Amino acid sequence: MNSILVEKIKNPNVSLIDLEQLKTKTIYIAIFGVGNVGGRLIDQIHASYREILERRDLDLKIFAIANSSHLLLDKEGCSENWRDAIIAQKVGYTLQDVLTYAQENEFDNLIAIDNTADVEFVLNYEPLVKSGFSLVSSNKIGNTIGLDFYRNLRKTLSKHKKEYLYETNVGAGLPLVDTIKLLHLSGENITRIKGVFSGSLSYLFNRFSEGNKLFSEVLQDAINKGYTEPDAREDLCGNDVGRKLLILARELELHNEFSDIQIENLIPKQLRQGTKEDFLLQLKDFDVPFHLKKKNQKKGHVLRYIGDLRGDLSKNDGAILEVKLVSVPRNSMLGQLKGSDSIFEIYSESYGDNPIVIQGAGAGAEVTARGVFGDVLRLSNKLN
Ligand SMILES: NC(=O)C1=CN([C@@H]2O[C@H](COP(=O)(O)OP(=O)(O)OC[C@H]3O[C@@H](n4cnc5c(N)ncnc54)[C@H](O)[C@@H]3O)[C@@H](O)[C@H]2O)C=CC1
Ligand SMILES: N[C@@H](CC=O)C(=O)O
Repeated sequence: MNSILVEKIKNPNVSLIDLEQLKTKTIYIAIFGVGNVGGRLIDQIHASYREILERRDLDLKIFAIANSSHLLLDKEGCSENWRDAIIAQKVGYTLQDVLTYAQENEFDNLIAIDNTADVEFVLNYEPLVKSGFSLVSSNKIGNTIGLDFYRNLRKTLSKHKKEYLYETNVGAGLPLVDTIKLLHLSGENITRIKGVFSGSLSYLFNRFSEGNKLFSEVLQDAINKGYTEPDAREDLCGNDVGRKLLILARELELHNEFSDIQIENLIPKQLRQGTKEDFLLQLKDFDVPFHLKKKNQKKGHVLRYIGDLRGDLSKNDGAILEVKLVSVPRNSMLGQLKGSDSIFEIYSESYGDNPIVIQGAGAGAEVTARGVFGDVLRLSNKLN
């Protein structure tokens, strides 16, 4: 028998309409950062809203949308014209405006999503959790600043019975973090994780290795496609791959800090300082050094930028974390990559010399937003 009818029999005085509403769980969502990923996420939630409401009884209300300067609030859920609505708001807001709005409207089932790349924004995580929010983040900073922050946040989450999901931190929409977490929790001894961790640098080296395009042309293309970080130097200097390595290391309960990672920086020295805008005007400086790197390889080899986590991973401080450019045979596992695919080879005791391999699009707004959406749904299912 239909669950609404069962309820009606139990509570004959309650109307069917009220019962239908009782069955529906409303999730109140605040989204911070509405660039490539955040913007696409809002569009995806709007596109699936009806279906999720009807098939899952989940009412996903985006009550707050914020970029670095504007905040849009709507207790009924921001509508599809949010892009116009947000720029019509006055400039300047604080996190407290969002917290107060949620409190005054007595929202529960709260989720805050960090789709910024902001170092400062992660300082809002603790106050958000203390105010009743669970967290979803595509931003990797919260998991890669000091171990103290990492541990304290988890203590606060546990104390307030909240969760923090960040599947898109490594491999965008690919199921990487969850897989590593589950393998580790279930006692599988992971011995090495190696691969092409960056979607943008995968695209860059796959295209550059095969065609006759200049490095700067392919780089510009990767930036235009939204594969890179807001400042592409974060990818090119190796920080982004380094962060992904560290996130995986910490999932394995290793006690590493960012400073432990050996990173090969790909940016010519003269381009490392200065503004992002200046940098974008000087991309041609990459062309000669990378032409030489390409030319000086063995025949049939291609360039790949890899992350490698290895060592004695059974010891908290036994890991070697390395990010570097390598030249590999075109027909090898790493050499065969196409498009913006990332590849992760996970070696473990039970799987021996044949690693578990996870491969697929490792960057891009569409797949990343889909991964964030997945985290939101996972959390929604757990909320009351
Ligand atoms: N683009 C991709 O393929 C992937 C991106 N990510 C992560 O997703 C995040 C977002 O990336 P994109 O959307 O490409 O960047 P983006 O630059 O297009 O968007 C960032 C947005 O954050 C906003 N913002 C900056 N500081 C803010 C603050 N303090 N409060 C509120 N909003 C603020 C900016 O106004 C902008 O709207 C980054 O952390 C990135 O590492 C993760 C996986 C893949
Ligand atoms: N810039 C990143 C985006 C996803 O994290 C990458 O290139 O992989």
